[in-house]
Amino acid sequence: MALVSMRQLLDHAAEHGYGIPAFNVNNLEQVQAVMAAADEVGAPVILQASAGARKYAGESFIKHLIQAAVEAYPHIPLVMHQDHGTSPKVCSGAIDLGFGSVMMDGSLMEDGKTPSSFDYNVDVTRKVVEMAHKVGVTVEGELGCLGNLETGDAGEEDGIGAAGKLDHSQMLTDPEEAATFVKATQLDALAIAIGTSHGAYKFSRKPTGDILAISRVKEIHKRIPNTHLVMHGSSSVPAELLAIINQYGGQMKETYGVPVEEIQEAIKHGVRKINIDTDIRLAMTGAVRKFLFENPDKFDAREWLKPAREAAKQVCKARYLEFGCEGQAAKIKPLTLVQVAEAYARGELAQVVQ
Ligand SMILES: O=C(CO)COP(=O)(O)O
Ligand SMILES: O=C[C@H](O)COP(=O)(O)O
Ligand SMILES: [Zn+2]
Ligand SMILES: [Zn+2]
Repeated sequence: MALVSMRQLLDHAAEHGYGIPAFNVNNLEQVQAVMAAADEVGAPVILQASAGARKYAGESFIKHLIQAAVEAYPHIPLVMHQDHGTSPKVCSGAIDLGFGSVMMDGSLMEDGKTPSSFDYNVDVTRKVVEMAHKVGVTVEGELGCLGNLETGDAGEEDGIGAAGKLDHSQMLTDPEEAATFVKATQLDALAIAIGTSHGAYKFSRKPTGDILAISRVKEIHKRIPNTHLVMHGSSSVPAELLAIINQYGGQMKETYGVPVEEIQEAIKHGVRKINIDTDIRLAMTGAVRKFLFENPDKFDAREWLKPAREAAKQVCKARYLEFGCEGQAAKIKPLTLVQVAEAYARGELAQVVQ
């Protein structure tokens, strides 16, 4: 099975009422972990690479790691998605590299820090949609800035996100604006701001509705019922992973992520893609710390990468099961990107705005 269209996977998830975790990958072990987990439960796969990942591994390595995954698991429908593109140029570069899906994050200016205007966002996103849909590539956009509703701090932790303080209205996607945005851009998937942020330090307490606005998801979904909603910053930051890190010499402060049950609720209301990076980082770091602490004489990198890969796999497998992906891979009959491009051209994949 070749790389498939993200639109096709998300349409399938919508039709069958489940959500797909999109895991950030940077290296061999992370790709292997996601694929092994998906294989065990029969899940479709979204692998995503940030600009940071492309820089870390190098574009050729990212491209060929993902192609290796396709070759090793020919029965799993797989999407290669570019996370947080900061300009149409970055998106066209990713399309040239073979990505089947791109995110044009026009909620921020090209510096990835300064909140942009609505009109700027519409303009860059529409440009990317025009270029991507011609070749069957899916487009995710973003409206609203990720950030912490408790403090008003913008989400700058991962190098992507606004810097400084934001007001409440910038940090919650407005349903009315979402409808206008979708109508004007005709994108496939929309990342929304509802109080999540990137990285490990999302909430200082278990989040309730005042700091994680799942109710917004429902309001937005009502207006744009067939646009797939995307939740960024959706690691759950499990306490047991923090405990392992701290038990073996780490110094992570108390923190809370997005509870899995809140994501499950959001999936009932149109969230189809759930971005997860931090949980994999935590799992791998804990496993490496533990292994090296318990085996101070070992120095073969494979020996400590193995438990790290296994720990990442367990996180991925749990999310596939929790989000309802089990057994879905086999039900998907993949279309080529050319077929998807034809469907866009015929207007069959146009967005409905209520
Ligand atoms: O949104 C993300 C990548 O785009 C990752 O979010 P986390 O930091 O919560 O894993
Ligand atoms: O968008 C945020 C992801 O967690 C990627 O992080 P990164 O930019 O450090 O690769
Ligand atoms: Zn953004
Ligand atoms: Zn993100």
